[in-house]
Amino acid sequence: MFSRIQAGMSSTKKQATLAKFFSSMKRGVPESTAGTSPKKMKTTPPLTSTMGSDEKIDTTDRKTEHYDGKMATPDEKMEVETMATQPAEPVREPVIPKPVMRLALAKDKKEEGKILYSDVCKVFNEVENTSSRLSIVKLCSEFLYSVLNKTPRDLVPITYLFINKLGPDYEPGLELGLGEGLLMKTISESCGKSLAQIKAKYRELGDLGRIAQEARAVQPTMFKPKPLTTEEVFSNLQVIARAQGKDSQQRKVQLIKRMLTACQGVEAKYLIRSLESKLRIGLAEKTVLIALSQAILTYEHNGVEPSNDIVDAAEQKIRDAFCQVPNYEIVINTALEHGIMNLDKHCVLTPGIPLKPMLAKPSKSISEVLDRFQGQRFTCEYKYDGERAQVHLLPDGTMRIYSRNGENMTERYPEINISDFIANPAETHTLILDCEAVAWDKEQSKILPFQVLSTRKRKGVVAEDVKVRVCLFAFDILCYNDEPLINKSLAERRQYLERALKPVPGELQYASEVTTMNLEEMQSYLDQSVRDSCEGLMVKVLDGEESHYEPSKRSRNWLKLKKDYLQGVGDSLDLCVLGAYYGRGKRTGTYGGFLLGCYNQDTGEFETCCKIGTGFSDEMLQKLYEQLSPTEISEPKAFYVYSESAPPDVWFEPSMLFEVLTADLSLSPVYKAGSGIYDKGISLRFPRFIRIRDDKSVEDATSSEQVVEFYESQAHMK
Ligand SMILES: Nc1ncnc2c1ncn2[C@@H]1O[C@H](COP(=O)(O)OP(=O)(O)OP(=O)(O)O)[C@@H](O)[C@H]1O
Ligand SMILES: [Mg+2]
Ligand SMILES: [Mg+2]
Repeated sequence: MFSRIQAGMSSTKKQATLAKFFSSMKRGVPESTAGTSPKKMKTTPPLTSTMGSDEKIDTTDRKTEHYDGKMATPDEKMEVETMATQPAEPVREPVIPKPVMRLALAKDKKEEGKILYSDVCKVFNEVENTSSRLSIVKLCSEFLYSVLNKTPRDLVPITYLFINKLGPDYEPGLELGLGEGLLMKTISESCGKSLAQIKAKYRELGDLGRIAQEARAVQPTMFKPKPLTTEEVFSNLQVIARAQGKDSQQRKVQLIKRMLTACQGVEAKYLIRSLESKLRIGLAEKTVLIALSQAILTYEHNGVEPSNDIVDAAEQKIRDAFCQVPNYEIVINTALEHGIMNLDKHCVLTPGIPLKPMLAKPSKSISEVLDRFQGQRFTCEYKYDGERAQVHLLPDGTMRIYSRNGENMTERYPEINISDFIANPAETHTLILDCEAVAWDKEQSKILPFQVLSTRKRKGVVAEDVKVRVCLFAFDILCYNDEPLINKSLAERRQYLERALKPVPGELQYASEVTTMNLEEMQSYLDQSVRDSCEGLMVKVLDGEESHYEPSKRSRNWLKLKKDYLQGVGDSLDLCVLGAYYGRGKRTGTYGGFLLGCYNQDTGEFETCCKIGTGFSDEMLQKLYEQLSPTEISEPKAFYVYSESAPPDVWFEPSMLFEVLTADLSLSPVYKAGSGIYDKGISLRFPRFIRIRDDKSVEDATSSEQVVEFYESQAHMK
């Protein structure tokens, strides 16, 4: 799907009359056009210190070595621009600057230069009413470009508002997701409607945002409120997310009310939706990243849209940087300081910042693996069935363990101390390891199944109370003494790993592996892995560029070979629970079945793909009822794509993923997965529940693109 966007983009851009000029820029961008030459910049206060709140983001451990929070002020930008327009090259075609989108800047003298929240909401509204992905990218990039021209420091908070987050995923306590009960109460109190009226309206509309907007529209006001600035809204949202303690509810309500009374037009709608943690305007994070790269690039090129090649390269640079340093503040500020094309030199792996882990592609048989890796040396590692653990040793000697989606899990494993496994502590200051944490039976010295691991508490674990021991199986090293190793071969990384660590049986071991190209040997190693309580094998290229570590990528250079596949069952899928059906008979009193959906990464929507009722124990159904019933909502979310013909009895907020296995995928008129590609949707036949996936967030659900891939590879087999 992604490639479709790119293809479309190229054809439009090809018409750009200034293409010739840009291609000359590509060869040699004059120093002065970079727009953000570090020499020209004074230090402006970091993002959060200017926010009108006492809550600040602690940026200290999130900065890269090279990041110092510098950004050009509008004046400085002008200065650079003036320089840039002086002829730097003897002959070139005239530069026609792109018009900057008009922004209503706050009028108050003190507020000068600040971007109003209403401007951001205007863009949200346009995006919501636009279906073409290309037009959405354009809308967003033009807006972000205007922001850069007016108030560059607002780019970070605005980017976060666009993706409906308040900071990096690894930063705890920045989730919003306020309950609808609290929001209904707040809307009712601040907009002069009774709670009953709001509830009735909610049953009708299913969208608290619209309700707030409509209620505000008819509310008489004595005087025109002072307009909200973006900065103010963003920092208030952070305060709300972080509020804790006994009167925190009250403080949240107060702040929301204060903002609501200042809302005009569509502002209330988006404010409420942001508080609910879902903007539902069909703007996926991937789209925002593309728009961001285009905006920064155009800014660097003084307002002229650069050529396709440059746009594509910049997009790649920003994506790569973000995979290594998933923090918009650092990536954006580094791009502004050093230029987007230099991101790779300045945005590098940093202990303390979890990079996005490399993922594997499923493979159906040993012979398929052999075909794929023909002529290359590869290794077969045990595929342990536990939880991914990215282990960081920080310069101050402390450690962090991050989950598959970058969540800080250090608290979950208090008994693990990475220093115990360092071969040479005097020489080793920092490192990043890729491991699988597996439940371990200390008495019998053997691996325990995943189900045992999942009984461990997630938070507030005390080392002395730990009953389920964990062994770390290290299979990769990504950074050693601040040196990124991801662009070294796996064979070389293994040498680093062996030099850095001193394994202790049952606590930290290297992943078992064998290097062979012999089919029988692979088969017997696979059988052995299963006997040793593993899921199968991970087969990885050992040498050359193909063996580099590719953050976040589902790569063909890592193939997973699970025992399930060999029995004719495909890889499991991780699907979001969107709704449920009441249980009957034995299942009365709990849900008896669930409606599941995959995630469309382009549209940000969940598309239904099956109903599931198999594989649940009675205890599990009880547990699911307890966990899911508080998330019931009276209407499906606007970002659920489903068929009216088989609605569930109840709908849920998206909060949980089920890992499921299926015998078969087929086209269906009732389900919607991948319906953007096929006329009909794809659905899972005879799905079976395996487990709850709590190490993935709902946006990490199996993507529609993957479902299409699964369907097509299966059709290919038949
Ligand atoms: N030797 C190994 N090398 C790499 N990963 C391993 C290894 N052993 C176990 N793993 C685990 O296997 C996972 C990949 O396979 P798995 O099918 O379990 O993926 P997943 O977590 O379900 O994610 P997805 O299905 O989205 O790829 C890795 O994320 C890692 O947690
Ligand atoms: Mg796994
Ligand atoms: Mg999986």
